[in-house]
Amino acid sequence: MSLSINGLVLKRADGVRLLGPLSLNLAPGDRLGLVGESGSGKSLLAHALFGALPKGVLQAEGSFRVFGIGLDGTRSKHNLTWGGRLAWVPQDPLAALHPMLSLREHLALLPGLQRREPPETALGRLSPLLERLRLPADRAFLDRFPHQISGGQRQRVCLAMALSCDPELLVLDEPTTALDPLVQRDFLDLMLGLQKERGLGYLWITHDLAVASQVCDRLLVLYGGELLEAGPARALLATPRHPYTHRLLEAARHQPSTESGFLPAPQDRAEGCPFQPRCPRRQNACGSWGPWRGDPDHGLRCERPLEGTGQP
Ligand SMILES: Nc1ncnc2c1ncn2[C@@H]1O[C@H](COP(=O)(O)OP(=O)(O)OP(=O)(O)O)[C@@H](O)[C@H]1O
Repeated sequence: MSLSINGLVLKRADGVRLLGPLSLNLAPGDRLGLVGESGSGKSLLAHALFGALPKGVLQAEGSFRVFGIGLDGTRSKHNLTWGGRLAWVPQDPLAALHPMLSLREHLALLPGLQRREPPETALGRLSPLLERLRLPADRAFLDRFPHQISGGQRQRVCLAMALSCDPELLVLDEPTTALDPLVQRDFLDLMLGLQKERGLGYLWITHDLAVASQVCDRLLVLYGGELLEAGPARALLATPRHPYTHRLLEAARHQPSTESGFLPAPQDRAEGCPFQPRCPRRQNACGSWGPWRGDPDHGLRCERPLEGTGQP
């Protein structure tokens, strides 16, 4: 397995659970989407995988392995994994790029750390990739700073950095959020092309089921830190069984909904299914919530699932 997460639980320092228990497996070349609205714990998962949890959040239970190596948070042991075989495309390129470093310095950073490659050698090697990403590889462009290029270019610089050491697995955290629809389409096509060419696996984190369905074969639906449904992308889109997946699908299709609730703060979440306060099919049993039904890769956790038609 490229990535294997086993019962991972993330909590706040005061003991409030933010994510999990979450288990998932990614084989080489897998295209897995993790979908859920803001606050469901998606970014925290990405941070945990890179040993970069924010202050006040800790890994309370569980473990994960990347290419068979158990990552336990001691950075030195994993230097060759982070940024090397496993790379990260962050949510906010402007925040991820350093304002005082030129594009040249950004692009040469990981090759220098991972391969001890001199900057000019690295930039020469990366030149076809930059071309593929439609980023100019000339001196004038590479001497620019992040605020001197467009949002779409910044996103592609982050992608070029992530790909700079030929990773086998990418974690993409909402990579298209800051892009307008045309540039977004462009980015999705680019990623699909690169994925095919390089046999890349990825974990694509997004709140947008429409995006996930275009770039992923398999989807996990997360809400309030809990996994609600998992399945092949096509099956989930054709017949969502959890009412929350159905709601996400309506949103992706811009269909009107009578449901207008929001995700409560972690300390205010109900016992049982976190979606129940908003769920049109809610019943008493949702408060105790039975176990996961079905296969880990194709199943759900719901007391009153939709019956295959996708209609509540
Ligand atoms: N440093 C922190 N201390 C305490 N709680 C935090 C911290 N960082 C995040 N959280 C909480 O953890 C939960 C999950 O946050 P996370 O950023 O992973 O959500 P998300 O699904 O990625 O949302 P978004 O799409 O908006 O980034 C939220 O309730 C958030 O308030």
